[in-house]
Amino acid sequence: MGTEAVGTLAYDAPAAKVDRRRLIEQLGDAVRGLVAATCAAEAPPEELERAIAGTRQLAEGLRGFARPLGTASSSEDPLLPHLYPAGHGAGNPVAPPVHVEATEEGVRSRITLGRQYEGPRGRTHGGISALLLDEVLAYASTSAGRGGFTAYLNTSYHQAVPIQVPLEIRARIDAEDGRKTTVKGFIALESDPEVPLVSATALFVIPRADYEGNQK
Ligand SMILES: CCCCC/C=C\C/C=C\C/C=C\C/C=C\CCCC(=O)SCCNC(=O)CCNC(=O)[C@H](O)C(C)(C)COP(=O)(O)OP(=O)(O)OC[C@H]1O[C@@H](n2cnc3c(N)ncnc32)[C@H](O)[C@@H]1OP(=O)(O)O
Repeated sequence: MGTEAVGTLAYDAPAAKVDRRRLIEQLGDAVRGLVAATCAAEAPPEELERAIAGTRQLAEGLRGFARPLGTASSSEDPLLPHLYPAGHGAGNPVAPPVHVEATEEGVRSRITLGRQYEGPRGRTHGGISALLLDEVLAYASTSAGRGGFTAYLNTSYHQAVPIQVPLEIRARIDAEDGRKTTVKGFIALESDPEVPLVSATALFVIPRADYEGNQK
């Protein structure tokens, strides 16, 4: 049996699944690195052509093993984070590498964004900031035993969020009302954690038991 930590939760998952998850995370990390390098590369044409051919070949190899859309990955475990969601999946190279920890007031995530998340030069794309906030605010709701789907996410952009600079994202529950949870949070520089660069308020709604999205 192998042990994998999820927040404060330590859980003995079957060793084969832990090993497989580790490989999936390593592949996600490797491809994330490729994506970041791709967005920064001022490479000569022959190097770009080599990268195109090699990448296409790798993609072709993996495509042969694709699971049908809507089916569970064999890496899934009810007590461990899914590896492929676009917001935080460690195995999803498009997902920013979000790791969340519990704090006294709520949750916190420390992250440094790579070149692939750049919008205006040197600044994080606003949609990526919104994705990070959606994710970390959702964790605050989930770790308080509430969860729910994002019904709205209101973001205010106060200052630029820099690329390749350590950031801190914090979130806390603001209000609970039946199936509704209001969560507040913000992105700041790790070196200046009290000054919000982007702040957000989100409403998470736990769907009714007969919600059609639950039938899938
Ligand atoms: C501690 C260890 C834990 C270990 C955990 C392990 C792993 C952790 C895994 C995951 C971590 C967690 C988080 C990260 C994951 C994901 C984050 C991203 C989340 C998303 O990315 S999620 C996708 C985008 N999201 C949608 O895809 C939603 C589409 N939508 C709907 O699915 C429905 O729309 C729904 C369900 C929202 C509501 O549907 P419904 O049928 O329940 O609605 P209903 O009318 O009954 O409203 C009920 C009450 O909400 C109020 N209300 C509703 N909507 C409102 C709005 N927009 N503004 C203001 N108020 C609103 C009403 O006014 C009423 O309020 P009242 O009761 O007071 O009248």
